[in-house]
Amino acid sequence: MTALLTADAVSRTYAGASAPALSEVSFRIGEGEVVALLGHNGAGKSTLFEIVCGLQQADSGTARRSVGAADFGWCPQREIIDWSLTVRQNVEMGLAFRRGTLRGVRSLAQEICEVVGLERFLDRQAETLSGGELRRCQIARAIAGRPRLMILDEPTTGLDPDAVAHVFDYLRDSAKNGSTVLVSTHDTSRFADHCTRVLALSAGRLLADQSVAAFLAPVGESNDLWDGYRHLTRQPSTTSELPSAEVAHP
Ligand SMILES: Nc1ncnc2c1ncn2[C@@H]1O[C@H](COP(=O)(O)OP(=O)(O)OP(=O)(O)O)[C@@H](O)[C@H]1O
Repeated sequence: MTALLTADAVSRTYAGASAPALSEVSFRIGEGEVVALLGHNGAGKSTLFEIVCGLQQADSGTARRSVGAADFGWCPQREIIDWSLTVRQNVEMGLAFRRGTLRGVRSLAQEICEVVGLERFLDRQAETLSGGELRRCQIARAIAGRPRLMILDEPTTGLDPDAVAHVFDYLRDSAKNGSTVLVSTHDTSRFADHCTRVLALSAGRLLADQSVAAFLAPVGESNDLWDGYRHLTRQPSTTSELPSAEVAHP
């Protein structure tokens, strides 16, 4: 497997914090995978994303991306938007590093705005958008043109159910075309059908790295990843104490 994203024993403790935000987190994510990152509020998901995206440094351990800016789309949890620009201009900025002609960029921006339901807002200034429309604009900026690696921190928060379905379908289709996707989401019942693998964080520790089927196996008929997470976090709290789990990519 060609790893696009690798974390080796990544640890991070914020100044003044009584406990680490991340403890020795390791995984490898390969081409074409769609990986869900699950965790309670404060489990360390955004910290992990920021380290793998290069926004902050680990105290120890290493995180590596093997794709450059041209092939990488990132949607942080907090807003990154240029308020004075239109929707179209914001989305085109996300494509600015990518290869291609101006006409190509135009049509990719148009295409993704149709996917996320922003086609009517292409020429609206970002500051006039509603909260959900703004979130769509941010997602569009990260996933336009199906970059080889997409890292999305709670991309669907605040979206209506139709928009969530369109975004998840687009991610799954992108993976079929070879893109790799890492997503944290609280839309855990819908995302089970769209991802291939689950990373579960609790209090900064990686408790599971499993296929979706293995992760959901203990919870019977449920198709909600959160049921699997709830089951897992009721178990002993260190990886070595866990019953032997199917690890998708040891
Ligand atoms: N800049 C910071 N300074 C100090 N502590 C921080 C900082 N950022 C995050 N933390 C703490 O680190 C822990 C992990 O936070 P993080 O934002 O990574 O969690 P999360 O899983 O993304 O949570 P959520 O689901 O609420 O977004 C939390 O206890 C949080 O309070």
